[in-house]
Amino acid sequence: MQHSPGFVALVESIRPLVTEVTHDELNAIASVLLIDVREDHEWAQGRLPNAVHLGRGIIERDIERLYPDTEQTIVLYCGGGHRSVMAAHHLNKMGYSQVKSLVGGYKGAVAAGLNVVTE
Ligand SMILES: O=S(=O)([O-])[S-]
Repeated sequence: MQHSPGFVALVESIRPLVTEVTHDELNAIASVLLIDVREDHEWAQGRLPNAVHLGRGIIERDIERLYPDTEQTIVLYCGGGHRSVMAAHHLNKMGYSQVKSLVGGYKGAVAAGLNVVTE
């Protein structure tokens, strides 16, 4: 999907404030909470192994109740690495100090031939 210029500009203005990790870096993290922030229908079509689903629409509302450890390493991913930057920035502002965004997101994993779960 081609993103609109205003959305891309917004994401790019926030990206420098967020730590990003590659798929290789993600795999090297010993203990990580991997959160898929995409929409329900995207999650249903396929996801990364060991991910949990907490969509962009509810993640700020529900994260403290579900995952209260603000020191836990958390990696967020979306479809292509834009929405997860936004969500990571918000979680940082909520006190989650070890939140990262996955470069390339789910589409990047598929393009790289990495394992995904589709059932
Ligand atoms: O396309 S996106 O998931 O990076 S917003």
